[in-house]
Amino acid sequence: MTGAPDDVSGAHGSNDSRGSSHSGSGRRAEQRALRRVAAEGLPFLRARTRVLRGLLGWSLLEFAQTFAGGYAVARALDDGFLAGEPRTGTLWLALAAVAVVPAFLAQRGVFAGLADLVEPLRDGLVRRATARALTTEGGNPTTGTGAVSRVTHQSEIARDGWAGLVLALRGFVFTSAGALAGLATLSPLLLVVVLPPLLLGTGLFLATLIPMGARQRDYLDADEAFAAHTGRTTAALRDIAATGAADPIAGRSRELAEAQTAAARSLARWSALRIIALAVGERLPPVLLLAAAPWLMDHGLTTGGLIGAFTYLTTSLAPALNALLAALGTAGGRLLVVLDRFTGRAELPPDPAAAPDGRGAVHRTVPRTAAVVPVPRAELRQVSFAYGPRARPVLDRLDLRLLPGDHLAVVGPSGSGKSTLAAVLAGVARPTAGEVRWLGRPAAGQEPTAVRTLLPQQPYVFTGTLRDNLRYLRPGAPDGDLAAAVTAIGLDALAARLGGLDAPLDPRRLSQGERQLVALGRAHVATAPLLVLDEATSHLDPAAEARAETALAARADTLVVVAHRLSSARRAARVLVMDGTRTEEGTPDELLTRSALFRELTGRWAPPQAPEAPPGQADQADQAVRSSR
Ligand SMILES: Nc1ncnc2c1ncn2[C@@H]1O[C@H](COP(=O)(O)OP(=O)(O)OP(=O)(O)O)[C@@H](O)[C@H]1O
Repeated sequence: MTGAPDDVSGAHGSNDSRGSSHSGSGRRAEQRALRRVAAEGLPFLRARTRVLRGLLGWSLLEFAQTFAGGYAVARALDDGFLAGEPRTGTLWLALAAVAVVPAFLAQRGVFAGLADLVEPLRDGLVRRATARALTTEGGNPTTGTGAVSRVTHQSEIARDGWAGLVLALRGFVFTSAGALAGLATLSPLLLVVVLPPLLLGTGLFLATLIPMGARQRDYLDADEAFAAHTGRTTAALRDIAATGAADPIAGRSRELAEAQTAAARSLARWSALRIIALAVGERLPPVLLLAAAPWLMDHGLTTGGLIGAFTYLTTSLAPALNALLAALGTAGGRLLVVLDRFTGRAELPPDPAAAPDGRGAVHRTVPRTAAVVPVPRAELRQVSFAYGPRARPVLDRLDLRLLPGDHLAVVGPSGSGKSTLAAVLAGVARPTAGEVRWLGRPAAGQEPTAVRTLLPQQPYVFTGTLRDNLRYLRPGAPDGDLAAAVTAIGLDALAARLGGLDAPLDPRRLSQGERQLVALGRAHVATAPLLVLDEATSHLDPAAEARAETALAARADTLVVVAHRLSSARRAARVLVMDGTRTEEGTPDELLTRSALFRELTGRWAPPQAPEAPPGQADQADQAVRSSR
């Protein structure tokens, strides 16, 4: 299988837009995140019981003030103004006013205690994330500091979200406790009227939290995928027109736009449910109180008690509930996402905003330490693939994990499915069953070109300049990176022959090997974390191939090579041998002992080593090797 041009294959890759299964996995992800954050959060709180006790003490003053507010109003009416005793009424109201003073002091105490609860969280997150960023991005101080500043920013979000949540939760618990105690004191029957809608509204709201968090994730993913696709398409309009790829690209754009619309609609539906929950919890109790007033008064509730109950509902319970639900809905959601990143993932995903040209933290990760569990760059989970409903499967329940720093060679006889595997891994072909994941998330819905570069055997080289061609996957690439690619890949001779980077380049005047070199140079300039070479060096001589592969292995974060020669497999740390739908994986040495097919391929490959040839002559050398297969 040969591939379409990189960008085109990425653009019309058959990643499906989000459907219900994606939402389901979003919900599960949200539940997992919640469990993970709870598992780490509880020990944090347990270690701070003294601070929590302090907050509790201050909060009791707020309880007292809330209680006094409604109760004093009731007494002021019943024992004072309605009983013809205005002095008594005034005294009760004065008492309610005085109760505000300790509550004011309590606020000061709460804020002081809050700092002891919030700052250690932030410090801990920064420490953890900084250590992690420096460990996983060792050897690259630039991206290391980028990651550090990124996590510092996210830890600030966590701190603010956590502080908002503690304040709102604490306020709600003590205010509602004060109000409910007051209502019970005025008449226990008031609880019969007020509690059901209050509990129903709160429960309904809590039930929306996880699904709504999942929808928010879906929406953000869809939004990012669409924005990334639009950015890349806009930058490549000329080439899209030149290659006649407008239709598939427009189709992909439509698909992404529809996915975004569907995600927005789903989010809006859940928001509507949330508004209903708020209305039930906040607005229904006073309405029910009014409706039940005659019955309550028949059962002994006084006029003052009724007004006092209204005071509780409107000045205490409703604002506290509103503040809690607002904090849970906004700060809580953000906090969960950020804490999930800190607790659940070894690395934050590459941040396209880390540099204007999209050069995120995607360089090769040098050492992996035992303490860090890196996020797989790509993963196949039980993936099957067939070219048609009745066709024989090419891949059958294949599992494969590619971690940062991995270099995997894929070998096998012709027709064994190597190119199919490359296409599925790169998101160009959709699996018939199973799941492809990139950077720890389902590949479906992610923008393929942001995650991987796929170089097919027949490269796409267009009329223009060498500079244009090298910058094709990263339009803003600085000259220094182009020069580094030219030297590393071995494009110097071609650049000199053409007359420099800005001299006109006519693809028809390049040999197959030279076209492959240009594409390899382009892959060196690109910064997607996963690089897949599908016989992309087949027209190079062994020396040129070794040079290009070594350069790309050092440059790419994770490299997969559909191997053309034994030397490619020998250079890789791991080899996947494909034999029909059967596969074997291991180091080259392990496979020499374990796999008969690998030994056979090795024997077939080994004898003829073509003489080294400059790129211009690479095709002849290549043919010598190919004819031997
Ligand atoms: N577009 C297609 N439609 C139908 N069948 C296909 C298609 N592309 C490949 N196949 C079949 O799928 C199987 C695997 O093909 P694939 O190209 O992945 O193998 P390969 O190992 O890369 O082969 P080679 O080394 O010759 O490139 C083969 O039987 C092939 O005939």
